[in-house]
Amino acid sequence: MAKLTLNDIEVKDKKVLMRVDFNVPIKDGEITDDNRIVQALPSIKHVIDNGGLLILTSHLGRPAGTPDPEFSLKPTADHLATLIDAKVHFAEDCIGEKAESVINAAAFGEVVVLENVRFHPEEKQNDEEFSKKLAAHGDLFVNDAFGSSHRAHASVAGVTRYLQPAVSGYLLEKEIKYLEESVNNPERPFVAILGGAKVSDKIGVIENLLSKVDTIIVGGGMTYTFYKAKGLPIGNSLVEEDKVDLAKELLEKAEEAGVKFMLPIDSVAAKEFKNDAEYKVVPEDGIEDGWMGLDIGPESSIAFGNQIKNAQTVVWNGPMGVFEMENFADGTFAVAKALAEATQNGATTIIGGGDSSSAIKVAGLSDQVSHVSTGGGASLEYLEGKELPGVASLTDK
Ligand SMILES: Nc1ncnc2c1ncn2[C@@H]1O[C@H](COP(=O)(O)OP(=O)(O)O)[C@@H](O)[C@H]1O
Ligand SMILES: O=C(OP(=O)(O)O)[C@H](O)COP(=O)(O)O
Repeated sequence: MAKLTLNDIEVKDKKVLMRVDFNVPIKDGEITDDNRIVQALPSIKHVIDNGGLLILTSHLGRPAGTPDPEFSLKPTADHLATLIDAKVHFAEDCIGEKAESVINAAAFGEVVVLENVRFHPEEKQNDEEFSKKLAAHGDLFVNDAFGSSHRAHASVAGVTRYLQPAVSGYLLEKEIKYLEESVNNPERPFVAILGGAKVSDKIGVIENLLSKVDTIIVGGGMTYTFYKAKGLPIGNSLVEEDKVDLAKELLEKAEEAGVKFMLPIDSVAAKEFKNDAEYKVVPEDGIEDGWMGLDIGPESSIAFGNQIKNAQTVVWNGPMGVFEMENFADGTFAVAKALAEATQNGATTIIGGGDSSSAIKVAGLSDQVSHVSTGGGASLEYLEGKELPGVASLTDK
């Protein structure tokens, strides 16, 4: 990454404003998955251990641009205090007197967590005045919020107009390194696996990856729009009628590009969209009226698994079925296992956030793949070939 990083700057006696992605799931005031906080610890520790005063900003959820206790970052500050050996202060606002008084009372080597930036509508508007107020807190800026780096918001991008140097944190650097190397310089064979509900979310990714990968594997709800494009029966399966022509085009483009495009050769079809619905395994031309495909079938799991195990670079985004329901989770877990095996065989395996990272976690295989991204939307946009505003706005090396 041709951008300055934390290693290029001195933080001693500096007020370091760092954007993190502490947008973690919270239930009844308890954090149910602290992975994003844990992943930011290397950057956090670097600053405090080297004598900087660390000021953290983040969003949490999607509040309506006004203070809302449901979306307070206070639980993340309390949790951070249990993970590091330094005092953690919390400011009830991210700008103004409430923020300044807490920052002024904090010492070098300590941390201040500022309240949710999205309590101000100016955050999402990338407002100049708001960006200036955030920037005024620090002597330099660090972006370690990979999961938010596709957002051209004030605390991610706007702030860099008024606070330089603006450098990347270790998490952001690691995320970009994995994605960059896999997309631009992959060891081959390079296999991309795409699943999830909608073709429309993944079109850009498929188009961009067609010129880079050897094999594209498609599963999940997206499958049936492609089935329809091929004239296969889909019953009541999920379908995006307005994307059928595009699916046809993508299949043609893959053929022209010499990319192997694999769709499931069988499905687990059910009568209803619920776990205890009647279900059966059917071949690709076997989804009858009144039935819907909710998972890839066992033959597909084997075929996809064989491709994945023989790959040297694998990128996976989106589950192969409705993995939240036990009866339709096998395909997703089979793919997760195949990624773990590929990793053992020396492949670089990357999971692009969102539901696929929950699936690999449930499968207990998170530490058996090369990299589980902390950003779903951000990694998808990177894979689409888009520039991430949170990266583009950092100071060039
Ligand atoms: N065959 C299917 N029919 C309906 N929904 C599906 C099917 N396969 C997967 N899904 C659903 O897709 C959702 C995930 O889609 P998406 O948000 O696009 O993935 P991701 O978050 O990994 O990008 C999951 O909730 C899953 O239940
Ligand atoms: O959770 C996030 O994105 P993700 O669910 O796509 O991984 C990020 O914190 C960004 O949140 P946003 O999509 O509300 O801007």
